[in-house]
Amino acid sequence: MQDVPGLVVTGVSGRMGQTLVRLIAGAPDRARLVGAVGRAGHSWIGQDVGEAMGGPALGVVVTDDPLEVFAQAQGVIDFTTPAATVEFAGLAAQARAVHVIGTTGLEPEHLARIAAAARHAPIIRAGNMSLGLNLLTALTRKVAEALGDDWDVEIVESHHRMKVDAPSGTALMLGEAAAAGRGVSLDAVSDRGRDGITGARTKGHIGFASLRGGDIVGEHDVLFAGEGERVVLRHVATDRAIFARGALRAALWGQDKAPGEYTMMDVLGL
Ligand SMILES: NC(=O)C1=CN([C@@H]2O[C@H](COP(=O)(O)OP(=O)(O)OC[C@H]3O[C@@H](n4cnc5c(N)ncnc54)[C@H](OP(=O)(O)O)[C@@H]3O)[C@@H](O)[C@H]2O)C=CC1
Ligand SMILES: O=C(O)C1=N[C@H](C(=O)O)C[C@H](O)C1
Repeated sequence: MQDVPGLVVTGVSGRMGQTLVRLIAGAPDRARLVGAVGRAGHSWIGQDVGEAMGGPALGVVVTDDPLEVFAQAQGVIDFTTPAATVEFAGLAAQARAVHVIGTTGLEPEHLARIAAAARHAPIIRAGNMSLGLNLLTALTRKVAEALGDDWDVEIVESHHRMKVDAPSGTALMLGEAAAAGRGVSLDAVSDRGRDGITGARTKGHIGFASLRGGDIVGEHDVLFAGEGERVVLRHVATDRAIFARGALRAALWGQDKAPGEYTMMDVLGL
C-alpha cells in the first residue's frame, strides 16, 4: 500500500506514542508508519520500534533526527511535551507535512510558534482528539448559551498519577466552549486553584478542579449548578485508543487542506 499517507509518530516510547504505533501498524489500508522519533539519549534510539515495544519488528527504526524522517512523510502525529512540540512544528512545516498536535500544557509563547509554523503547512491541534469529547464540547457551548450566567459552571477533571499539567487540555477546551457560549473570554472569568479563604464564588466565573491518581485515562465533568437543580455533562475515557483514532483521522483529513490552524471540531464537522 504505497498510496496511503506515510506518517511519523513522535514520542514513540510514551503512552500515546505506543498507542499510535499499534494503531497505524494495524491499519495498512489507511496509513503507513514511516518514522518513529524518540528523545535523544533514549534507550530505544536505533532499535526497531515494534521490537522496542516488545512485539514483532515493524521495519521502522527509532531515530532522534526528526527532520530526516519528516522529509519522507505526509503527516506527523505528536503527543510529547510543549518544548518538543514547538520544535517539531517548525520542522514539519519545513517538510510541508500535516502536523497533528495532541500535546497539552502549551503556553502563549508555544502557541505563537505553532501559529507561525501553520503559515507553511496544516496544523491540527486539540486538547482532546476523541469523538465523544469533542461532541461534549459542542454540547457544553450550547448548554452554557441556553442557561446563561445564573448557572455556575465548574469543570472537574481526573487523570492518572503521571500527568504533569493541570488543568488538563481537555478541561481548558471545555472551559473555552462554556465561555464562548456565554460570549465572554475564558481568560477573563477563569477560577483556577482555589485554596483557603477564597470568598464567595464570583457570578459568571468558570471554575476548574483537578484530581490525580492511579491509572485514570481521563474523566471530565462539566457541572452547571443552578437554584434547585444541576446539569452535569460527563465524558469518561477508558482506553487511549480513542485519542489515537482521532489523531489518525485528523492526519488523513489534513492531507488536502491549505496551510493554517485547525481543530478536531473542524475534522469532525462539529
Ligand atoms: N489531545 C489528546 O487527545 C491527548 C493529549 N495527551 C497529551 O499528550 C502528551 C503526551 O502524553 P503521554 O503519552 O501520556 O505522555 P508520556 O510522558 O507517556 O509520553 C511523552 C513522550 O514524549 C517523549 N519526548 C519528550 N521530549 C521529546 C523529544 N524532544 N523528542 C522526542 N520525544 C520526546 C518522551 O520521552 P521520554 O520519556 O524519554 O522523556 C515520552 O516518550 C501530554 O501533553 C498529554 O497531556 C494525551 C492523551 C490524549
Ligand atoms: O495526559 C493525559 O493522559 C491526557 N491528556 C489530555 C488532556 O490534558 O486533556 C487528554 C486526555 O484527557 C488524556
